[in-house]
Amino acid sequence: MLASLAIDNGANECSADVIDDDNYTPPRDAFHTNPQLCKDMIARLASPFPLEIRSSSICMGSGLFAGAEIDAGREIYCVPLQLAAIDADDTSFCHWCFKDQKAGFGRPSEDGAVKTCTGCKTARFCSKDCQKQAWTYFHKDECKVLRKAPKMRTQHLLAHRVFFWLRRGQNALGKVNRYLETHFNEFSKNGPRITEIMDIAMAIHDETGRTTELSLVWRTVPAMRMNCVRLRPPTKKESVGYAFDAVTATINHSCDPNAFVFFEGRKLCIRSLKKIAAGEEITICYLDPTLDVAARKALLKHEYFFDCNCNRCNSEHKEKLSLLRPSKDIEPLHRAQQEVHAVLRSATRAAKHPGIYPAFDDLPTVETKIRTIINNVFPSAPWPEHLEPLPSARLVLANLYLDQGKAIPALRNALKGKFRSTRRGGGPEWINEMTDVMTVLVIAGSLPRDAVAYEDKTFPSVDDIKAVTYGYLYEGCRQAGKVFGGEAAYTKGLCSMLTEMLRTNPGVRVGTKQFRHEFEKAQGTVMAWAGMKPEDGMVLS
Ligand SMILES: C[S@@+](CC[C@H](N)C(=O)[O-])C[C@H]1O[C@@H](n2cnc3c(N)ncnc32)[C@H](O)[C@@H]1O
Repeated sequence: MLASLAIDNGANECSADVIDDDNYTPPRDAFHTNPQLCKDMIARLASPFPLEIRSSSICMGSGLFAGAEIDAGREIYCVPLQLAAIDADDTSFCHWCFKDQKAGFGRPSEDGAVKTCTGCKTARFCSKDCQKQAWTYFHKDECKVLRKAPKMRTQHLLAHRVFFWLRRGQNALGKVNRYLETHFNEFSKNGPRITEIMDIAMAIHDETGRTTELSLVWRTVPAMRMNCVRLRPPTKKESVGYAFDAVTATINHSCDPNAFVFFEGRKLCIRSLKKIAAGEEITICYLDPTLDVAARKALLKHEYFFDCNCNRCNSEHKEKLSLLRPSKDIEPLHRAQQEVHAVLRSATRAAKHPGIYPAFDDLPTVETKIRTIINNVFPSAPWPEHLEPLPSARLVLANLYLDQGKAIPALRNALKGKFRSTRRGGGPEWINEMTDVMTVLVIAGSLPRDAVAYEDKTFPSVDDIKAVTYGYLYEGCRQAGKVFGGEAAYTKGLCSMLTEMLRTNPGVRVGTKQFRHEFEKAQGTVMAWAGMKPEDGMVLS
């Protein structure tokens, strides 16, 4: 088993190969300066498409290119998740099999809850078997590390793992380490940040018995920060950990990417989001693409040391300026966006971790607070409905209301959050947000006839809510099949929900002209109740 866990990129190489090479401090050589290494890396992928690592068309270093046209919705490659870890603050994923133990929409619960390691009280496993496997391959070493620093950044934990494995004679990074971007010089310009890197490097050096050159550890810590990808399950917009894979580390960022990364069990998959032309560079989004342009730019600069100049950033920035006219001052808008996020963070933390974080305002007060913050930015007109963070705030509020069993404000917020954003079209985030809306719809549709909601004569009928739920689920299944692939557990989960709903309601014929007509009518009623126009809703494909 250890052999299959060992990273393929020169897994059995002698560690001395790495240590003897003293070229571990910046500047590095980019990958494409070593064409043979690039060919070897690509050859291990078994991708159905010809791929190439070349000089990037976006930035100074290397990038990954399609050698032939790739249609939208195709698997570009899948690799075993070897160097990967779940974040300390995630509570539902097993740290060995990477399966989600919590049930959700289209996602049945796995057997049993995750149990926390009694040693470090951080790592979690869904079974004794998973715990044993993890203990053998990494947790025996990492348990001690996590006991001292349970909140350690996941990428730093992975840097520890690289050197624990190296001590055992396994070179997890193979020949690629010296070619990885580190931004060491940029870190060096910032006292606290370089001190953090050095402290981690010193700790790794000590923990691993000082068996490796310290300079190698120094460069590997920021290399893990720059080159690990976010581990995103199909079910969530947020990532739950980080993973390193050598080829994936060559993919550059775009806020409007043509590909995306997700994981399923111990597999990392890259799929196309749109048609990629032969010779075009493959891009992924390094962060949550639903973030506002200012938040994306700030995060990319802070975490990856570059100024994003993509078309999407430029057009969204221009749009903001035009909304603010005649004022040219964008700062109050950015401040308001940050304040709204801060309010939502406090409300969410207080709701999810009662007793740990201080109690926060009730939800109508939170809504009022948000409205007050944003009204100050556009005093003579309402804050544009599609402008972040309003749509995202509404989706967060919908989930918080739902947790309190308040389906009516949850439904209003969910519909406005989902359909007033500019994030139209199918994509992984579109599907996740749609499942949030469907969760609320299912609960609203099962309210008893004497529920308070029905005192409101404009509240949609159960039949309308059901027709809209079927339509959204039908579209969600189609989009999930395109985006994640028909074989993904999430797609299968959504489709079996639809099948089950249709089995219990045999009169419904989704996909027919008649159903389309019923859906449009019902959606119009639901939209009108929520204070939206019929054209705000979804069009069945
Ligand atoms: C994971 S590496 C990607 C591969 C890298 N270009 C290389 O040569 O190894 C991430 C780094 O690539 C660069 N990068 C990625 N996307 C970029 C973009 N859209 N604009 C500018 N630089 C980018 C940044 O230096 C970033 O820290």
